[in-house]
Amino acid sequence: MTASAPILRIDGLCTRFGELTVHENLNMEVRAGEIVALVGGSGSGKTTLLREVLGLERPSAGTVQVFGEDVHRADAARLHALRRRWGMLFQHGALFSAMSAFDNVALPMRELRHLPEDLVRDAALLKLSMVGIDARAAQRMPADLSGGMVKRVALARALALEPELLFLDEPTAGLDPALSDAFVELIAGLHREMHLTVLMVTHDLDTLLSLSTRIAVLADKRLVAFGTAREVIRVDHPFIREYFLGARGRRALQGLADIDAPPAPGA
Ligand SMILES: Nc1ncnc2c1ncn2[C@@H]1O[C@H](COP(=O)(O)OP(=O)(O)OP(=O)(O)O)[C@@H](O)[C@H]1O
Repeated sequence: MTASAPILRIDGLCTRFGELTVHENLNMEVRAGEIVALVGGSGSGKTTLLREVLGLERPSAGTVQVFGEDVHRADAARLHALRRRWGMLFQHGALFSAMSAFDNVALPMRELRHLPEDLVRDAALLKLSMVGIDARAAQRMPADLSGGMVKRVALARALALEPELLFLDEPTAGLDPALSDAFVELIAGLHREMHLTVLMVTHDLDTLLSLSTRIAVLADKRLVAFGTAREVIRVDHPFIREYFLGARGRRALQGLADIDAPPAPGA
């Protein structure tokens, strides 16, 4: 793979569930170091796309390449090798409830890296400290942690194997505004420090605008816009008008000084 090759490349992707077509000839590329936010209406196929990228679901047609490897044609050993290079923060069911925070983070290291236990301990505590969880809190069970702490432990677990690529599904869902801002800051800091490439699904406008380097808008079964916030809001599409240029969108966009939103529809 050359240095300029995309980290993630989707070509001609089609997804059908019986009569329902979710994606039709969808194309997308994510380059190294980007934070790409995938947005779209409810049921537009964001989660399904993420599952196809992760190899958890097979598209009806088209290809998904991650690090130059075709996810759906890779054999078990190659898929295993790929999975060591990415981390995933799921929206729900983030932690195993019967394990302490520490053991949740240590699990992928024990399963996929087979490291000596003292190294696992140091590495897991380091990842936890990066997300602001100290050694004492690390011994707690998930039920004894706040919602924000659970998210941070889940993020530490996603980072356990030092991934080059991080997938986030609704990273700030369920967090109050202050915790959500703190979590966005945390991800931005980790992105800088670890040179991560990030693909996230989010509904949250503030998260999207403050974190992403490019925004992919999924509508009409394909990406109707893919670019910076400034580029995306200039695309004339009903979903974009409603999402970015409604009252909430305009408030969020005001936070970004360098963006001049086009006039509101009917203004
Ligand atoms: N395994 C499946 N079998 C049949 N239909 C499915 C399956 N998975 C998803 N769908 C349908 O595909 C469409 C896209 O679903 P998906 O969950 O990917 O949307 P989404 O954009 O993530 O939505 P939301 O924002 O509401 O989570 C929906 O109509 C959903 O009902």
